Amino acid sequence: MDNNKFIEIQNAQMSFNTRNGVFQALRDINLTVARGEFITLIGHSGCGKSTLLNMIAGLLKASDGLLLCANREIAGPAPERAVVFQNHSLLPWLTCFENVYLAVERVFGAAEGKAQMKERTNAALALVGLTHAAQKRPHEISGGMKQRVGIARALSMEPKVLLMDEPFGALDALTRAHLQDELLKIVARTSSTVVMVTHDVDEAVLLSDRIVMMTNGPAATIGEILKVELERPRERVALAQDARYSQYRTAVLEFLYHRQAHPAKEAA
Ligand SMILES: Nc1ncnc2c1ncn2[C@@H]1O[C@H](COP(=O)(O)OP(=O)(O)OP(=O)(O)O)[C@@H](O)[C@H]1O
Repeated sequence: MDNNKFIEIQNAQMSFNTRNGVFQALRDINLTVARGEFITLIGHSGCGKSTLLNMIAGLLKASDGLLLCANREIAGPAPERAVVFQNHSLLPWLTCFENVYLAVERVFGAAEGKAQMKERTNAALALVGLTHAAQKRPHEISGGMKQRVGIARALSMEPKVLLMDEPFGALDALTRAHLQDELLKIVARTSSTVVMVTHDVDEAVLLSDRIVMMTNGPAATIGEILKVELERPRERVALAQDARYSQYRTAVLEFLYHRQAHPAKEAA
């Protein structure tokens, strides 16, 4: 298998049937993601970032084109492509441990015993620093902690790809920064391949190997891809003073606010 073409998207299109006829959300999407690469998708609201992520997740089927993961066509959702949503989607009546265990059982239940699966669950919770909260239920923990359980659950499945849809979108700035730093460490440790949707330019520059910038919808497509060649590990305070960091940031802002000025703003 070609590690440079771990995920391949070839000429993908996405149209939805709506009451007012066919709505083309995405057109001509071509993208390859290398194994171990961290990709962010950025673009104005409604341009189709979640749609594209859901296509990679297998939750939506492309109207046309081909999507492959590790050389196999993406035909539906699978644990090899774990998704972390913005609203963490934990089951409220289960503890943090049980929420993660459920995912572990789904993937490894046929092959492994309970002790081994418990070990996997504990390891995933430890990875996100939540060992102490294992027996708590979602309503007893903070938003940031819930999001970490969501990440632990996704990682516990040992996915080939981690798909994240604005995972930190609902968090306050400090918690968000903290989780970004943790995610950077986890991804370094696990060599995960990540595709993440974000609205946040700083988040995109801090985390990404490449930033995929999308044009406005309808019929949105990839406008430009920015390669972020900042060495890892990355440290946010040092980067804040790094001229290259500002250049990357400016390049994304330039794309979003000059080249793809939001349609609502143009109309105003
Ligand atoms: N099931 C659907 N049926 C009809 N239209 C849809 C459907 N899902 C998404 N769309 C439309 O496709 C476009 C892209 O939506 P999507 O949610 O992917 O955008 P996004 O870039 O993730 O937006 P945001 O940043 O606001 O979350 C939007 O115009 C949306 O209204």
